Amino acid sequence: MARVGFVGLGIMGVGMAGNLKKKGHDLVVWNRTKEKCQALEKEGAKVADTPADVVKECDIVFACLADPDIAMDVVFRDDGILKVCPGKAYVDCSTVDEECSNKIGDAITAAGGRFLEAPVSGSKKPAEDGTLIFLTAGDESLYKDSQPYLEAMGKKHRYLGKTGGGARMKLVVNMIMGSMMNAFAEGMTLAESSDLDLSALLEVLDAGAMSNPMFRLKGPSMAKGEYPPAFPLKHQQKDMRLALALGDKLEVPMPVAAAANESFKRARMEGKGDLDFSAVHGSLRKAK
Ligand SMILES: NC(=O)C1=CN([C@@H]2O[C@H](COP(=O)(O)OP(=O)(O)OC[C@H]3O[C@@H](n4cnc5c(N)ncnc54)[C@H](OP(=O)(O)O)[C@@H]3O)[C@@H](O)[C@H]2O)C=CC1
Ligand SMILES: O=CCCC(=O)O
Repeated sequence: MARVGFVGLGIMGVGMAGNLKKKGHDLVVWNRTKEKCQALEKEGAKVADTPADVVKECDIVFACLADPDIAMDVVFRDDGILKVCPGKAYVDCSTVDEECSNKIGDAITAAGGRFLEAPVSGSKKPAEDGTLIFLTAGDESLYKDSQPYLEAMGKKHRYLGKTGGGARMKLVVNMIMGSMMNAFAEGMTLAESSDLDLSALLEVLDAGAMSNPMFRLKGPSMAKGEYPPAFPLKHQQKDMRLALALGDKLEVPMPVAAAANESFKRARMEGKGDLDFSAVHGSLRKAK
């Protein structure tokens, strides 16, 4: 089986790369913080010193990095992905804007490589369980060649046309999710302040038209004021910012998303950026 690379072993990357290994793929990994490579190294993965070293050893490399600046740095730095690109394939699963994705895709293609953007829906648990949803766009031949790997890490994959389609789809989805989370957090705060039982609220919501996995999953810990990080709030705020920039560019009014972004910004200022994005609820409770 061909060697596969993975750069960026954060909350998502470690689970995704772990599933490639579990499915029998020969794996080479790189992460800025080396300690995060240890668990996979014990499972038999090779740890590379630089992103370029991963590309040297693998025909296809996946990435899951924090934000657009970092996604670009890992490609364009002196020992980055671009260094050794001809004939290689790069699949970026980071959530970024289409400008970032296009810069990366154009540079890799110009250097003789192939590029696919593949941001994901689903969080820490789906990354661990191999049940992510991939929103891919870019080189269609690479989409086809990536399928065994996408299937090792996910339950569904969609091809959305030329580079940018995956990034835009991901930002729209996360903009909706961030707005929903704020409405949910405000509802929980109002219920608590008006002497309602939160478990009763969750039960009523779950029985009706607004029932959804996110409320079901996050509600019970939010009710206890606990926000263990699955999707860090700093990344959700980044996604709101990028979605709002897309709305600005296209002159789409987004007053609900703009208000939700302000709540996430406030929560970040309060030091909640590394908690789960449901910690926006903690800001409201504090403010009440
Ligand atoms: N968590 C989630 O539920 C989901 C997250 N996403 C998206 O996936 C991406 C990764 O998310 P997640 O795993 O949660 O994030 P984490 O913050 O856990 O991981 C971020 C990754 O980026 C790396 N990184 C950060 N700064 C640098 C830098 N300066 N140079 C090199 N590498 C760097 C980190 O390395 P280091 O370990 O050294 O810090 C780590 O590997 C983000 O774009 C996020 O929006 C998408 C779907 C769900
Ligand atoms: O980008 C993060 C998405 C989290 C999720 O889809 O549950």
